[in-house]
Amino acid sequence: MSDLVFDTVSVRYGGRRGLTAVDSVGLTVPSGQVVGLVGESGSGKSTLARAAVGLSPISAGRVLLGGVDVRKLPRRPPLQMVFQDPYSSLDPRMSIGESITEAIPRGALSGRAARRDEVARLLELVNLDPDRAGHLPGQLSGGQRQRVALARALAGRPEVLIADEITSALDVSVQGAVLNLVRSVQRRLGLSMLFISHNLAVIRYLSDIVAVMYLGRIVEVGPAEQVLTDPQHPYTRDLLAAAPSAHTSLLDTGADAATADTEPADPHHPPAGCRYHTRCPVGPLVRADRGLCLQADPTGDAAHRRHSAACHFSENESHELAIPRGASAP
Ligand SMILES: Nc1ncnc2c1ncn2[C@@H]1O[C@H](COP(=O)(O)OP(=O)(O)OP(=O)(O)O)[C@@H](O)[C@H]1O
Repeated sequence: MSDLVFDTVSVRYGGRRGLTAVDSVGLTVPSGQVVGLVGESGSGKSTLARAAVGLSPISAGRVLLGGVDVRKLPRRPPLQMVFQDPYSSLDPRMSIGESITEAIPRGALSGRAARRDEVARLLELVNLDPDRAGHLPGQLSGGQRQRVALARALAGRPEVLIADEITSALDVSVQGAVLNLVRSVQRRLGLSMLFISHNLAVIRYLSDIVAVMYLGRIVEVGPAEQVLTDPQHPYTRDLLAAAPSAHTSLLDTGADAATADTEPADPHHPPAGCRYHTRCPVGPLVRADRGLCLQADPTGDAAHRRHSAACHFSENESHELAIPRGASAP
């Protein structure tokens, strides 16, 4: 098992008038751990995840698994991704057994009986009755389909699982069961996982490490409890403040990664200096130094520290001025 490392990865869409959806991101998913990636819609979470599996174009940097560039790995790389929508991720004309069989690497098992046993093992792993192998996706509920999508991903015997909003399209009543399943499978198989969600309660439930993304950058990263109970970046604080139920509820309501009363910045024209300065409540409190926020990019090497925030005034940055606790704009 090996670490998954995003090494200053950038992804650019479109030509001259395009946008940089992921901008020089450094992030490590340590072997066997869950990194929860949170941030509002459009911050680049999916784009970053998709870069790891070759679904979004890496324009600079590298994604490494065990030190090897994932683009140089064999055809079926040991990274597998599960997507948000279990309705479109399965072929409606194929039985779920056929769908899972198709995902078993060629040459891994010879003979029909061995493949059928493997399908049964995978279905049991995701708590589905192996007798369901002959069913079509249309005969299953959304939660069951997402279990099949997970079984398909596990058929590749991955080291790393990437989960992109895997419960947000599901009925609230089954979200908890799917999350429990993912967590127990991750632990049982010792998988590394990059788990994307806009729901802070879900992130808290699953993650060992939390990374917060804003406008294509990781602005804060660290051990989950530290980031969620002692956030250093004003954006993380704003997210947590806007989601008071994040501590209590796993339900997909009220805990979304969106901050109150502010317009997201335009990713086509990211602000100079600190990208959060247009929305940041801290800048006005430290007016004398605000020029720094407007001019200097605090991202630097923040992502490489244990708990770090890309803010000129956070305690884990090298600057001396700390943000007053609970500070907000006057
Ligand atoms: N294929 C694409 N072509 C052009 N722009 C894209 C493409 N995919 C995403 N984008 C843009 O890149 C930015 C990041 O999008 P991305 O989907 O990665 O964000 P996200 O944080 O995952 O958001 P969401 O939670 O809504 O999925 C957005 O501005 C989006 O409009």
